[in-house]
Amino acid sequence: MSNKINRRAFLGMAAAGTAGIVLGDLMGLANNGRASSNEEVLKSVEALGEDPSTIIDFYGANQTGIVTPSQKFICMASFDVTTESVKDLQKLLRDWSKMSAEMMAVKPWDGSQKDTQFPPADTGEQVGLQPASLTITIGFGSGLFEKDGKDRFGLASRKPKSFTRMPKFHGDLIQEMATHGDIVVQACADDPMICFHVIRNLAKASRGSAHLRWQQAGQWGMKPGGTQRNLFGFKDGTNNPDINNIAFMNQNVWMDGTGDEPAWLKGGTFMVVRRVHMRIETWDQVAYKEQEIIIGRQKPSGAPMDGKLEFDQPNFGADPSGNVTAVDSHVRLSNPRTGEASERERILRRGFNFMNGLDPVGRVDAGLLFICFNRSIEKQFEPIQRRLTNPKMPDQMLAYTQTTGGGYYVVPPGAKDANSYIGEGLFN
Ligand SMILES: C=CC1=C(C)c2cc3[nH]c(cc4nc(cc5[nH]c(cc1n2)c(C)c5CCC(=O)O)C(CCC(=O)O)=C4C)c(C)c3C=C
Ligand SMILES: [Fe+2]
Repeated sequence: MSNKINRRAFLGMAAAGTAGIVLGDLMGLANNGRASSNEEVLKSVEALGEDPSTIIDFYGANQTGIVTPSQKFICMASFDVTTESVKDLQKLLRDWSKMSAEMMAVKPWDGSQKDTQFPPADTGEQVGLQPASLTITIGFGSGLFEKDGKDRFGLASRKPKSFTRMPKFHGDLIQEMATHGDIVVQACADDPMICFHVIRNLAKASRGSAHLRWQQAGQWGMKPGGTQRNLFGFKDGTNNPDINNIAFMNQNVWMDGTGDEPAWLKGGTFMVVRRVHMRIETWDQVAYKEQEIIIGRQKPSGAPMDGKLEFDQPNFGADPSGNVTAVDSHVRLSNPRTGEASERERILRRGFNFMNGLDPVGRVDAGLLFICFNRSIEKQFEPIQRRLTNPKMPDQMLAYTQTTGGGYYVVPPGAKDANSYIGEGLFN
């Protein structure tokens, strides 16, 4: 990807004698003892399967963390804006954009500060760590445009027409304080400390203008390649659209700012977050065969029920009664494969497993932080979600899951350079 600089590219640039700002930062990494030798870096790259020195550029037409290959860790947080001043809101977004660009570039810093009469400028837990492909994605909830019928910041006319708060779907047990929020921040990296550091520092900088409403960390295993597994033990992401298929991303993910799409959202998208609790104690008592029927895929390979290999495509048309793949299995309901109609609906999933310890009555509090990006929530996510939660024939998996939080967010385009910021188009 063009906004990605990794060690191999860095070594190439160094050989060619081209020292840009990112290159300077990478040399800083080496100077600060983060990478004592190339061999050491390459060894850790091999162990993790990822290059820990990878820096992703914050600036560009689209925000990062959407079509970026998924990192291993996430920390997601949602904020309520507490200020009533539009100037404060603009300052917050400007400050957060500048900080995000700097955190993603991991400006070399040794943790020292000249004026010790003030709290540390940066909390410091990232000192000595690698950039780990950090991406930061910022989105807005509908409450930023209008809350309780009030046009708080004069932005109501900027709200995309169909954009609402996430409704309650059949089976949801929504915890208000784990749902919605005016601004969401998604920090993803191959190091969990790097993700937490982002949210902590943005929260610190938001004092007086916004406060944290909810926060959720998540992760995948350290598998070097291939499809990851969710906490039901199934491969998750197999039939995701290809992020390198630009034409498809332009059709299903990115807005072009025409028609019903406001011009300020050209290069933006919508993000849906569902914090889905998984009843894993109950699931773990379900027979192996039954688990495959519920999901509609084979457990070891991830292949469809009528296929052999993971990426074989199922043929539901040849199985109208669902003898091979149950008609109420998760995959058959989420994509009934009705040709062009289901192609137009396809969403880009980018979720993570989460493990929060035990709930107050001793059950494992774990699940999937389901995240998806789509150009239209109304025409893509919602029809899929409604099929999965249709009370007349719900997804069989619904008996083992319960959504407790999340939200709908609109993700503005990227900031083009250091003079612009995320969400700037809202105020023009
Ligand atoms: C409304 C959207 C979806 C929610 C919510 C959701 C939750 C959820 N999914 C799994 C596990 C799997 N999902 C798989 C495929 C899949 N899921 C959705 C949508 C939602 N899932 C879609 C659109 C698809 C792709 C269907 C297709 O095109 O074939 C799979 C199969 C492998 C894969 O393709 O990823 C699994 C497994 C869990 C555990 C979960 C909530 C806890
Ligand atoms: Fe799914």
